Amino acid sequence: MNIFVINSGSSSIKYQLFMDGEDTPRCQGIVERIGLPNSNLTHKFLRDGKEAVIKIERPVPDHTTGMQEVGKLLTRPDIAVIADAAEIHVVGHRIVHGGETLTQTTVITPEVKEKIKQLYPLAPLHNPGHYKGIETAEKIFTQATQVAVFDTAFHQTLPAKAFHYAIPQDFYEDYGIRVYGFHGISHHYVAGRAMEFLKKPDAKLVTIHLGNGCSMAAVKAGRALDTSMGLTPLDGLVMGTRCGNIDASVLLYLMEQKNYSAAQLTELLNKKSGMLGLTGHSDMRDITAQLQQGNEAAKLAYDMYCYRIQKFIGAYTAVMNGLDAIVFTAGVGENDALVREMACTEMDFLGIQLDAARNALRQQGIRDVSAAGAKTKVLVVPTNEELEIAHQCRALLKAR
Ligand SMILES: Nc1ncnc2c1ncn2[C@@H]1O[C@H](COP(=O)(O)OP(=O)(O)O)[C@@H](O)[C@H]1O
Ligand SMILES: CC(=O)OP(=O)(O)O
Ligand SMILES: [Mg+2]
Repeated sequence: MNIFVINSGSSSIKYQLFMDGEDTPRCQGIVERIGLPNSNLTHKFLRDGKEAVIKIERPVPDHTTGMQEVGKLLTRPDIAVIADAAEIHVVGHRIVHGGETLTQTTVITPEVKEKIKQLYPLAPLHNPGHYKGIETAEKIFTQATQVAVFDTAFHQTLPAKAFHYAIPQDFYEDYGIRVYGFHGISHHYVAGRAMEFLKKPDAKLVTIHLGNGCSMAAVKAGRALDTSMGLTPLDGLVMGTRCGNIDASVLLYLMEQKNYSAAQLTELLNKKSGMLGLTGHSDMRDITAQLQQGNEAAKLAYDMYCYRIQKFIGAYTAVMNGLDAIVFTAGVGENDALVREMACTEMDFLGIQLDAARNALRQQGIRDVSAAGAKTKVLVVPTNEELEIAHQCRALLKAR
């Protein structure tokens, strides 16, 4: 079974092609900085048994353009890994919001597509891109089975006390207003790798996914007990363009006193806030450059970003009544040593202590960056949402 996996995030599209039950992709790539200056596409593939890389730098204003570029590359005759799109049997799509009804990996039918569309208001930066990704993939891979794997699925184990909001229950029953949680594919994958690494199947973990969107989860013995995003991927941590935790009164104030509409608030909190609102930049690499020049706004933004992570580590340790390891992952979590350092500063009361040299080292693969003898491990675990999606596609289609 040859599986092509598409993972569209809010700022990127990642993809991998897995042939015949293999876990090493035959080709993979990323379209980065979608909608920003210097957007680019990096495509890696095997040529004569060796890894070759193609880098294309051109404006990618939106996810549809990005998907079209990926489609062209896949079947480009000079580098094609497959001779014909018909060689792809399955296309696995990461879908951020599955709502109350799409809670498990599923074959995409017209009804599933309709539900993904109905959830646009609850994942405005993601579900529209996913829908376009499905439509584009249906046109390119006409014979393939399209499968949806949901970010929300892993968080279905949250207990009622964690997933309800303290508002009248009618709002849950009538409108499905509850905590769903996101990045579940990634939290699931990295928690699994961390448990293997620690050789501890009952480990108490705090998984920290820091990409353009950021979220944390309390994961005990492989099950999610709590998570920082809520009804939508807006709540919790400070993110690239999203505010995270905010007093709901801020919205009411802006509506009542400043005449803000729902559309203006959606735009403000999802697209103009977070690191972008604080510094003028959403990509952490740009903010790091500002920080190195002594920029005060960048310093405050870094402080706020890391302080919020620390608060959730404390909260989730309480939720689990203990902590074996914290796990950093995704674009920022895997690459930004300063974020890890700041998030672990003065956390020794929880047994968290970094080894500065190990933390600064750039390395591929899973690694332990905690100080020798520290009670709590600090792990960097590269996420691989695409492989997790491929595994889930295989499990679903084998079972049919
Ligand atoms: N080498 C790096 N150093 C610091 N930050 C990085 C690095 N590489 C990527 N990032 C950051 O990771 C973020 C994107 O992460 P990613 O997980 O790809 O996001 P998403 O899937 O949400 O689109 C960006 O803010 C980017 O700046
Ligand atoms: C859910 C979410 O925010 O995803 P991403 O970080 O990929 O944008
Ligand atoms: Mg992502």
